[in-house]
Amino acid sequence: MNDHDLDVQIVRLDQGLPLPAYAHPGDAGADLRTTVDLELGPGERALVPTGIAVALPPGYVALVHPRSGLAARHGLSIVNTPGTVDSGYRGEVKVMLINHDPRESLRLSRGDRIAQLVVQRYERVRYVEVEALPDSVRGTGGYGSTGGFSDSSDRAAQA
Ligand SMILES: O=c1ccn([C@H]2C[C@H](O)[C@@H](COP(=O)(O)OP(=O)(O)OP(=O)(O)O)O2)c(=O)[nH]1
Ligand SMILES: [Mg+2]
Repeated sequence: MNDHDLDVQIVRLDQGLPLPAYAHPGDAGADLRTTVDLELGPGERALVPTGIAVALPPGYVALVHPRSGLAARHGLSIVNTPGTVDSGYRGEVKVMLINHDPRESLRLSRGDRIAQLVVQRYERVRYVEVEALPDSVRGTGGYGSTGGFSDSSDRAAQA
């Protein structure tokens, strides 16, 4: 297996930090680091610089995903998850972190890995307007139409 499938041009706006890197073979996300020290109080959010700018080839997008360990241990996530980095964007990639913990402040230090970047192909579509959509098995059912957890309120909803 190749250790990569695509070359993506990158500029390090902060030469003191390494390039984004995959922690293991087979990982989908390459970790992004904060260039700054910061403290997030309970419920607080901040737009955090990563010190990189990329030029994705046409037809590719980079998605900024949270790291699950930080989410599980500290309630750290991303407000707009997943963030969308367009192929035409040449500015610094930033991460809109949020501390969901109701009590604890979270201190992050320059160089800490705060998020992960997943590069994917996407389809650019043409929206073709029609009078009515074709039938499907699901139809218009959504928003829990198949039920949820097996608690009493859900059983009531299914009845
Ligand atoms: O987590 C993110 C999300 C976005 N961006 C950058 C790259 C992206 O191409 C640009 C615009 O993002 P988006 O389209 O999500 O934001 P918008 O509010 O619609 O801004 P715009 O009007 O500039 O499109 O901001 C990031 O660096 N990190
Ligand atoms: Mg936009």
